[in-house]
Amino acid sequence: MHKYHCLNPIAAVGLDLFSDDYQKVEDIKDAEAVLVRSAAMHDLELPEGLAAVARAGAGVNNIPLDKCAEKGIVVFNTPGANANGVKELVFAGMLYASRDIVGGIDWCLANQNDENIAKTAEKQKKNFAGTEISGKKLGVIGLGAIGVLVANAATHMGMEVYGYDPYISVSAAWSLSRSVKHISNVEDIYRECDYITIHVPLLDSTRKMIGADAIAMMKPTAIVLNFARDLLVDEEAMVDALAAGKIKKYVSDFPNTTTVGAKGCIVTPHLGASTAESEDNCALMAVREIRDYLENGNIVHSVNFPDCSMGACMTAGRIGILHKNESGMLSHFTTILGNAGINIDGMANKSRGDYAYALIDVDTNVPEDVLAKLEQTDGVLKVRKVK
Ligand SMILES: NC(=O)C1=CN([C@@H]2O[C@H](COP(=O)(O)OP(=O)(O)OC[C@H]3O[C@@H](n4cnc5c(N)ncnc54)[C@H](O)[C@@H]3O)[C@@H](O)[C@H]2O)C=CC1
Ligand SMILES: O=C(O)C(=O)COP(=O)(O)O
Repeated sequence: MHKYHCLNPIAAVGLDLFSDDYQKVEDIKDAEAVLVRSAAMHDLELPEGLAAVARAGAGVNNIPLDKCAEKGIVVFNTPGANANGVKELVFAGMLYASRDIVGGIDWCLANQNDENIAKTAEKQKKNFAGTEISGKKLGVIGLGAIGVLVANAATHMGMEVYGYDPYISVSAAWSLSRSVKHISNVEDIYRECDYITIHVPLLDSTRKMIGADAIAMMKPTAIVLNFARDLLVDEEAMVDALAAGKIKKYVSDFPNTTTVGAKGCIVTPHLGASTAESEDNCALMAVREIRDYLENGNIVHSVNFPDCSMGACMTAGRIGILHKNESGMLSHFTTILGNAGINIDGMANKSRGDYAYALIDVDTNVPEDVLAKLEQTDGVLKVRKVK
């Protein structure tokens, strides 16, 4: 019986994919797999039996990836599964920032008891007027699952779209509209765009990527949208620039004490992926990833180990070895198995940065003492007997 724990509520359509061989447990200590959305895992004690964490979503800054890797815990995310949900909210943000829609709604509510509200509104509406997005320049920083959808949709809204992503994947590049202008210096976006939207992961290299210098380059009419993570932007500098009228609006999906209530800030409560469709897509993908790993040893969409897949096991046994990406590891494994008289029928070994994974199909059951020898090999993080 495989046991899983949910650190956040996960859509039922996904959990329903678990077969009768799976049991949901209330205590993470008992879990072999964890499903999570935005719950912070950095300070959590990770149980010895934990084999996999699946983030039902994109951002993994809430998960200690290296600590997990060192303990042989494979972390997955669900690339693209909530991208459309975020894209749609980005357009809502652009439109909310273009006219004072929030101020207009507030005005209506404040005047709800005015019998003449219809007439008064006609006089007041000029206070909430703004501009259109059609014909404006949009800069998209980060052209992954979300950035590509935003950029492509913006071209259909009549926007002139600038795209910046020095690490763009081949598949994202194929998906990107030909109308999107390729920008190789992000400063061109800061200087020229009317709307700037950021869609990069939060990493050490991207923290405060939009800093005071970048903000100083922007037009006084610029609208910045942040549906990625608040720490990507120097929000103190942003709030100062807004107060001084140096830029027009900052739209963020990440409420905090710096931005909520500050002049020019429109903040939503992390709603980007909060749609039925995104939640279902993420849950389905996360559960499939966990099942494929626990049942077949396959790694697909991991963020701390390499992807490595050999389909379903058709031989007598299969083992998965999570190990450091160091020289000589494979010869240790083959020697240990060979000395035990175990023939290798098939094998895949993939690496990613400091970590690697070997998936080995064998023609006989692998006994406990052989598994122990593999586990004791220097550089081995975890050995899993899949079959
Ligand atoms: N508001 C919300 O509810 C949601 C927020 N997010 C956030 O959005 C981020 C992006 O999500 P996806 O598009 O699905 O991820 P993704 O991994 O598909 O795309 C990220 C893109 O950023 C690019 N990138 C990395 N460093 C860069 C840099 N320095 N400059 C320019 N580009 C850079 C990568 O090459 C990649 O193409 C997530 O990491 C997460 O933090 C994601 C989903 C929901
Ligand atoms: O997928 C992401 O990166 C998100 O930010 C969505 O977070 P959530 O699953 O809504 O807590």
